[in-house]
Amino acid sequence: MQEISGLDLADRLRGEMKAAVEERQAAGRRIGLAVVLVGEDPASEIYVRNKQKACKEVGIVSSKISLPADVAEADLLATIEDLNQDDGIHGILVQLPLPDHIDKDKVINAIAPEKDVDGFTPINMGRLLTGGQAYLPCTPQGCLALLEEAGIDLAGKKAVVIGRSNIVGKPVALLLLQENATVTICHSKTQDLDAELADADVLVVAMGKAKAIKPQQVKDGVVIIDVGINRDQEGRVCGDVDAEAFKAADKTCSLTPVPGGVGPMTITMLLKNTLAAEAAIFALKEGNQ
Ligand SMILES: Nc1nc2c(c(=O)[nH]1)N[C@@H](CN(C=O)c1ccc(C(=O)N[C@@H](CCC(=O)O)C(=O)O)cc1)CN2
Repeated sequence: MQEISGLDLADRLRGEMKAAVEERQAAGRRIGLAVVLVGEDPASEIYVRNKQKACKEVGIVSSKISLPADVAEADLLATIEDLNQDDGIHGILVQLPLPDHIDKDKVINAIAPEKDVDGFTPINMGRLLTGGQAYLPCTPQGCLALLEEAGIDLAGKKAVVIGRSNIVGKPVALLLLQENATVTICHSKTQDLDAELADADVLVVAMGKAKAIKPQQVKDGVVIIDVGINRDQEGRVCGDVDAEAFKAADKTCSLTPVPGGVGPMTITMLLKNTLAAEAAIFALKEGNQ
C-alpha cells in the first residue's frame, strides 16, 4: 500500500505561500483572515487553533471572533456584515457546525462572495457548478491536490464519491467531473454500494463511519482519498477506510492516511484561498485608482 501524505504536500505548499506573503509584505501589503467561532465545541476549537497557527506560519494575520453559543442570529449576521466592510480583512470563515438555533445557510449567505475563503456561499458554489472563477471549498480542493500530487490523470477514470454533503461530497464530485472523470455519487440510500465500489479507479470516502471501507470491497490499483475523521474504539483518530486492514492484506493501492492526509490539506487550501482573495481585492482597488 502506497501512502499519499497530506503533511508533506501541505508543508511544501505552505513554504511556497510563505515566500509569496513575504513579497507582498515587502510591498506594504498585509493579509487578514477573520475566523468566527460560535460556542465551545472542542473539535471546532482545535480546528480554529490549527488554522490560526497555519496563518501565522505563512504570515497571514488572523483574528478570531468568539461568540457565545447562545448568540442571537441577528448579532452573528451583524458581525459578518462588519467584517464584510472591513478593508483589513480579506477572508472570512465561520467555523461549522453552528448551534441549532442559527440558520447556517443564512449565515453563509451573509459572507461577501469575494471574502468567502471557505467557498461555501451560493455564488461560489454556483461558479463551481458552471466552471467559473470560484473560491473552491477547502476539503474538496485538498482532495484534488492530493490526487494531482499522486500523479493521477483523472480523465476517463471511474471515480466514486461516498457522501453527498454540500461541504465535501457534492463539490468534490464536481471537481472530479471538471477533470473529466466519470463520477458516481453514493450515499445512505445507494442500493448496492459494493457494486459501485468494485470497479472504482478513484474513491473519495466522506461517509463519517469509522473504518467502514475494507480492502476486499475495492479493486487492486485503486486510489483512495479518505476524508473521514472518526475515533475508533480505543479513542484513536481514524478515517472511514480501515487502513490497518488494507496494510494487513498488503493491498495494492494508494491511500491518504488519517491523521495526516486530507486534514492538513483542508487548512492549506484555506491559506491558498485567503492569498487569492487578498490578491483579487488588491487588484480591484488598484484598478479603481
Ligand atoms: N468553516 C468550516 N468549517 C468546517 C470545515 C471547513 O472546511 N470550513 N471543515 C471541517 C473541520 N475542519 C476545518 O474546519 C478540519 C477538520 C480536520 C482537520 C485536520 O487537520 N484533521 C487532522 C486530524 C485531527 C485530529 O487529530 O482530531 C488530520 O486529518 O490530520 C482540519 C480541518 C468541519 N468544519
